[in-house]
Order: sequence, then structure tokens, then C-alpha cells
Amino acid sequence: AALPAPNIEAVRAVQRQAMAQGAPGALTLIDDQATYYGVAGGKANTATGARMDTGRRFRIGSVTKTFSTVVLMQLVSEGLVNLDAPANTYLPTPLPSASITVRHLLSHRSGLYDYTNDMFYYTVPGFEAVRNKTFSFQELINKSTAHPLTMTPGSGYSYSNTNFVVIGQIIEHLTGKPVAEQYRQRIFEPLKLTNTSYVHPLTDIAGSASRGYLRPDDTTLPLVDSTEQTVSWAQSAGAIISSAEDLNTFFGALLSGALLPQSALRQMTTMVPVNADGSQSYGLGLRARKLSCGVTVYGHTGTVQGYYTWAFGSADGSRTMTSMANTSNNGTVNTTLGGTLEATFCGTAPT
Ligand SMILES: C[C@@H](NC(=O)[C@@H](C)NC(=O)CCCC[C@H](NC(=O)C[NH3+])C(=O)[O-])C(=O)O
Repeated sequence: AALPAPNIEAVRAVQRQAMAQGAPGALTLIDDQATYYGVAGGKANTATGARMDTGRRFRIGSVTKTFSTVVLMQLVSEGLVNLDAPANTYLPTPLPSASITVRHLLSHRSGLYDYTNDMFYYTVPGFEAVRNKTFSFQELINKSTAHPLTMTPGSGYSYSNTNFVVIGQIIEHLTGKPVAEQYRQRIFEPLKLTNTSYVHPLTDIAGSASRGYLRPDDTTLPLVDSTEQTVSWAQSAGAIISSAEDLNTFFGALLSGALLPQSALRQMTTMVPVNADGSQSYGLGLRARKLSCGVTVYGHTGTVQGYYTWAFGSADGSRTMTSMANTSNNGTVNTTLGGTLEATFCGTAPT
């Protein structure tokens, strides 16, 4: 069924609202079967006054989880991993529970505690304490397993960054190669994502990039420029740098079936509701949202110091959209930015 036309004025209104709520700048790029609509407002750099534009690179946070899932699903398709086998089968150091399967990790059903809850309890001190640090996967996993499991594995949905740090460790343990090489060889190069990179533990964003601004818990204090960091606290759970165009290409290829065998994509898009009315669900490294016009879109959100990202596409990948606001620790801005989904896929204006 044909989608309603994107409502570009509504996208602009959403961005204006997000900026009024504290985002220095915002961008949205829509790829509607190779017709492009770009909207950008505000500042990419508040010190120089450089304006935001849709070509700017930025940190995509948890949208990284979908890239890690694609690599893992390629290993499944190559017969190297069984989704329902215990994760311990593929790990150098066993997790505390042998009943945690690979599928539990990809669907946030493992019960592994999310160490970032402790790490970022105090937003700016927590960030400053790790922004230049490098962690091994095992160090991050040990921070998690210092806490008991939050639930019996498989008994429910509970989002945890730890799950995708373990996925990164499985990828490296199985292939003997760093995740950076896997992302590049299996996704970035084949799809020609020339503005997408995994440079951990380097802290700079090369090329034309937006600065990112972290809002302190004391909102009367000025924003903190959080652009340079290793993102070693997240790695395979959140350290990729990309652009709106590249994320649209990635989700377009994934959802149209050009990136994975159909059977693997079907595993990823087998969703489990995660909220009461079922409008939000999670599959394998993939979120789904049922919009007001009945359209369901698939993608991922991202939150990393200084950047909010929404990257989603229609079920067949024929229309994709990426939105970014260059602030974080400001839930109001993130929720507002999510309004670009309705504007893009339902043509509706913000309420
Ligand atoms: C939710 C999102 N998850 C991610 O993108 C992952 C990588 N990010 C986080 O877990 C947030 C870490 C704290 C950010 C900090 N917040 C604090 O420090 C709060 N005390 C900030 O907002 O920048 C997703 O999957 O959609």
C-alpha cells in the first residue's frame, strides 16, 4: 500500500519544537524511493555558529545495535552460530547463567544488568570519568555480572547495553577479528557507507560533523560539549559514527532484503511488544513502532552523550528516515524528535 506523502512542514515544526526545548540543532533526511527531502535547523557548532546541515556526521548510539545484529545474523547464515544455543558456547569467559541464549541477548531478554545505570547515574561526572577511557568487552561484562540477573533469562524484555557488548565479544571470539573489521567488510564497504565508521577508541569525528551537547542534570548549567569521546563504554552497543544518508541506505538495504537472507531478516523482524498498547516492540536488534496511520516502521533509536538519533524505515524499506538532534539527557527533546516518524510516514503534523 502506498504511504501518505511525507509532511515536510511537519518535520520542520518538530525540529523547531525540539530546538525550543533545548537542542542547539536538528536534522532530518528522508529517502522516499530515491526522492530525497532534507530539513535542518539550528547550529551544528554553538561556538562558531556553524549551521546544521543534513550532511553532518554524528554518533549514532544504539543504532549501532542493528549493525552488530546484522553481522551476527550473517554468522548465523554462515552456520557459525545457533541463535538458540547458550551464549556461553561462543564466549571466551562464561556468563553466570548457561541458560542465556544468543537470541536472549539480541532481544534484551537475558536479564544481564545494564552497567550504564551505575556508570551514568550522575550524568556529567559519569561521562567525564569515562570519555577518554578504553575498556575491554570483558571489563564491561564484569561490571554487569557484579550484579545479579534482573530476571530469569527469557522471562521478559529488559533493555540492557550489556547484551550487545556480549554480542560484540561473540563476533570477535568466533571470527578472531575485531568488530571494526567485521562492520567494514560486511556492511560499510558493500553498501558504500562512506560516511560511516567505527574508530573506537579514537575520540574524534572526522570530516563534516555536528558537535554534540550534553545537558547537565542541573539544567540551569550550560550544555557540555561532549563531541570527543572514545564511546568505549558502549563499543558494539553504541560506538558507530554515521550520517543520515548512510543510515537511510543501511535500513533501506536491510528492510528490502538486500543485506541478509530472507530467513535472517524474518528472525530480526519477529517482534515482541514492549509496551501496553503494543505500539512499540523489539525484535532482534530492531525496534518497531506502529504509527497513528496504521503504518509500522522498523529501525532503532540512539542516545549517546550529545546526540539523539531516530533511524527507521517502512517494512519494505521503500521509505527511510533519519533524524538527529545534537543534545542528550533531555528526554523531552528525544520524545519530540520522535514526531518526525509520524510526519514522515503518516504525513501528520505534531499535535
Ligand atoms: C536508549 C538508547 N540506548 C542507547 O543509545 C545507548 C547506547 N545509550 C544509553 O544507554 C544511554 C547512556 C547514558 C546517556 C546519557 N544519559 C545519562 O547520563 C543519564 N543520567 C545521555 O543522555 O547522554 C536506545 O536504545 O534507544
